[in-house]
Amino acid sequence: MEAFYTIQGEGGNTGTAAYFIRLGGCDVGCHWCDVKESWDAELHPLTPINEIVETAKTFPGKTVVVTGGEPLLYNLHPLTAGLQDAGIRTMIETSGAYPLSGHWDWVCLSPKKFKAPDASVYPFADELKVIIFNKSDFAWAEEHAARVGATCKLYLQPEWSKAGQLMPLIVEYVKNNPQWRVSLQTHKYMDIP
Ligand SMILES: C[S@@+](CC[C@H](N)C(=O)[O-])C[C@H]1O[C@@H](n2cnc3c(N)ncnc32)[C@H](O)[C@@H]1O
Ligand SMILES: Nc1nc2[nH]cc(C(=O)O)c2c(=O)[nH]1
Ligand code: SF4
Ligand SMILES: [Mg+2]
Repeated sequence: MEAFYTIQGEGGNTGTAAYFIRLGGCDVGCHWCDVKESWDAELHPLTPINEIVETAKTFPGKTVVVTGGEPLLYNLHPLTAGLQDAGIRTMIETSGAYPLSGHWDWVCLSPKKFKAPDASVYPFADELKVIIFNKSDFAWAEEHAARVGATCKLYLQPEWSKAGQLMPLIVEYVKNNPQWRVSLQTHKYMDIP
């Protein structure tokens, strides 16, 4: 759908330069999704993998973040093989709604109520990033935290349009449950893509 070299704004790699590749197509249907224009894959022409890899090689930051849309709608093995052959670190942002494909240096799993993660994805998560939209989402976050591996980092991220209201709740929750960390969509404050 689009690709852009920017700063990772969210989660455990916040603040680091990366080339983002946003794949079109998602059937999860989060009502608060901040990139609904990605949902219909047919609106977005395909780009050959070798072109993606060649462009990724031109940036000083040798990290690619594959996002979407829901990237796991596709077999991502050919893309990650091409990127890793070129010495580029591979990271993915996914709802986990479909089994993992490809080889990843970092997996961000962001589970959704609207289409639960496939059970096979949890062990691969390097970070679990739960979007908090209302109070009941803290208990829901714990259900997913119980399913990831022991070294997986745990993040609570406010839904953007409700961040003002939710921040005090998230702050108190993390103070009382310090295994969790706060994640903010810092790129939106920086006014970058
Ligand atoms: C647009 S999604 C694309 C990747 C994948 N479909 C997913 O949901 O993980 C990228 C990240 O943005 C988060 N996100 C989307 N809309 C958001 C919103 N309104 N507020 C906060 N985070 C949001 C998602 O939870 C996910 O972690
Ligand atoms: N800067 C920046 N960081 C991000 N981290 C995850 C994003 C995404 O949409 O997947 C994203 C994004 O769209 N921009
Ligand atoms: S899974 Fe990701 S891309 Fe799909 S609707 Fe939800 S936030 Fe948007
Ligand atoms: Mg985004």
